Amino acid sequence: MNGPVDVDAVQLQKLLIPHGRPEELFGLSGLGLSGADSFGTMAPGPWSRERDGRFAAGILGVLADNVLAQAVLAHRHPDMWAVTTEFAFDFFSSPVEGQELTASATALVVDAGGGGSHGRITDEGGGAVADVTFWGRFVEGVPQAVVDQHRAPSLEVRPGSLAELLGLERDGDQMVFRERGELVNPLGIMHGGVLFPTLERAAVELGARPEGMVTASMRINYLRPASGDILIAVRQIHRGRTFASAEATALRPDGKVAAWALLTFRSTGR
Ligand SMILES: CC(C)(COP(=O)(O)OP(=O)(O)OC[C@H]1O[C@@H](n2cnc3c(N)ncnc32)[C@H](O)[C@@H]1OP(=O)(O)O)[C@@H](O)C(=O)NCCC(=O)NCCSC(=O)Cc1ccccc1
Repeated sequence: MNGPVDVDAVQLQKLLIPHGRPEELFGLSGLGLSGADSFGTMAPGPWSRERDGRFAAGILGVLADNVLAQAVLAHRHPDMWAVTTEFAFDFFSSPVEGQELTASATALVVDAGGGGSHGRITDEGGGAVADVTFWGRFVEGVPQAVVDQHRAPSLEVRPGSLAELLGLERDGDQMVFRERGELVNPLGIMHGGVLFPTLERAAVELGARPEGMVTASMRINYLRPASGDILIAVRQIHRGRTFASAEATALRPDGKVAAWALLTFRSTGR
């Protein structure tokens, strides 16, 4: 299939991304398909807030990754699966504490190699929290974890804070994300939706977001599968009075780049 998706012309693949440890940890539920559109919800907890109580925008990564990937996966060849290659997030508002968030997505383009989808995350009142564009690449073979639809057990104890959830450590002027075997996707590589907030967090922890600014947008490219301890380096590109930009690079233990992100911060004041 080339170009815009003609839903009537395709046989939709209904196998869902299984509810693994990342989904459980990030409070996801209700992943599903309605025709070719996908949806899912997230119940943010205290672990989704920064030290000052503000919502940590990057925490939406697992929700968006699953829902937007699912929209593309509905159009896959039955013998193929997909990995995320790019994500573009625009953040509009900070959700109210205790409110459930809903993501919904539609595939826009699918071809033999992969596809792109667009989605929106809304709060309980229907207000836009973020818009997201996703690109994924089809890969050979459906992972056994998908076929089995194995569900990760419910967590007995939820992380009490964002720091506990992500477990980032500072190492000089970089951050380290220590390997946790549980944070993988069905292919057994680090879940792209987990790497996403770690890069945002690293940029914030290393001071790239000026005081008084919010994370306005984030674009990420997943260049190689990530595994092992990941080193995150951050470079400030611009630091203005109302607007700032930074890039964050995730390096694997072999020194190769696993993911690269561009972040924009903006002031909400005058
Ligand atoms: C495969 C491709 C997308 C294509 O890259 P291209 O540039 O066109 O191709 P190229 O061949 O030039 O390879 C470039 C480099 O990549 C390496 N490599 C390639 N294939 C493999 C392989 N099979 N295994 C190992 N390595 C492989 C290859 O050796 C080379 O490295 P080198 O330069 O020799 O050191 C690559 O960018 C990639 O794996 N990105 C990371 C994607 C990712 O991890 N996304 C996040 C997880 S998805 C998720 O969680 C969301 C989700 C949840 C549930 C459900 C669905 C979604």
